Amino acid sequence: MTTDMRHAIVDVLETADAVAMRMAELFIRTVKEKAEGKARIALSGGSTPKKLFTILARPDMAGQVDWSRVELFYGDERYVAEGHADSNHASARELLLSRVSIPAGQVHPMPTATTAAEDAARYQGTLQKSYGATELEPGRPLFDLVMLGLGTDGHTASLFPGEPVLDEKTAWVGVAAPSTAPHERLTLTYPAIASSALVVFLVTGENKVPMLARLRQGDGSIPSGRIVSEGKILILADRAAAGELS
Ligand SMILES: O=C1O[C@H](COP(=O)(O)O)[C@@H](O)[C@H](O)[C@H]1O
Repeated sequence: MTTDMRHAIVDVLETADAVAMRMAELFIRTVKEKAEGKARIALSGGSTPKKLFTILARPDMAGQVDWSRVELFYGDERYVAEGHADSNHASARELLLSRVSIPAGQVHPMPTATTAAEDAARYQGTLQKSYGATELEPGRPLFDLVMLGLGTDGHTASLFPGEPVLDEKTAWVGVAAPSTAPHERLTLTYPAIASSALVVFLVTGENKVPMLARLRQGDGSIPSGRIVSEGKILILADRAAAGELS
């Protein structure tokens, strides 16, 4: 089974806080329901997941997660020095990772130490080691959960309009150099995201109304509209982002 955006489930919640809470509950459920091994979860970058990180770090929420059974990855990263204010990992570390008892070896930031192309290849190696194979196997998802955001230009992860990485068919991690956003980026590719049991888009704020409408139609002229998953796709939106379509 492959799910495309036209077959995504849409859940409209009243507020951005409610979206973050629902996402936190899904995170907890994903780990609880993982039958064996560790749950591989890709975190989204950008501004939207910050509320989620804050909620998940609360003792009443973090206490529901067996962190020894979680492996965390990233959907994308800005190619900046470790600790940079624009680093997705720095933000996740500050709001979540430094506050929960996840073993350090189970957090996999995208490296930004050599060149973007070399670090993309290194990160693919990290994913392959965790997955236990160098080729993606249909029916055995790389990720139990992939969280994604939605840019006002229709990008998701760092799959920006017009970027060659959109055409990547085999590599799991690629490089993007968007002219419309700061920093070179590393990003999961479409095939890596597709190898997932569940993809969840977090979409909040009224500036996302036009793109959310196109995402829900599976508009292939925007990068997010081309996301597929071998599992399910869920869009969690707040009422402001859902606009008239809610
Ligand atoms: O999936 C993603 O989407 C965002 C856009 O989200 P926003 O919350 O910043 O509007 C993107 O820039 C981010 O890095 C990515 O992981």
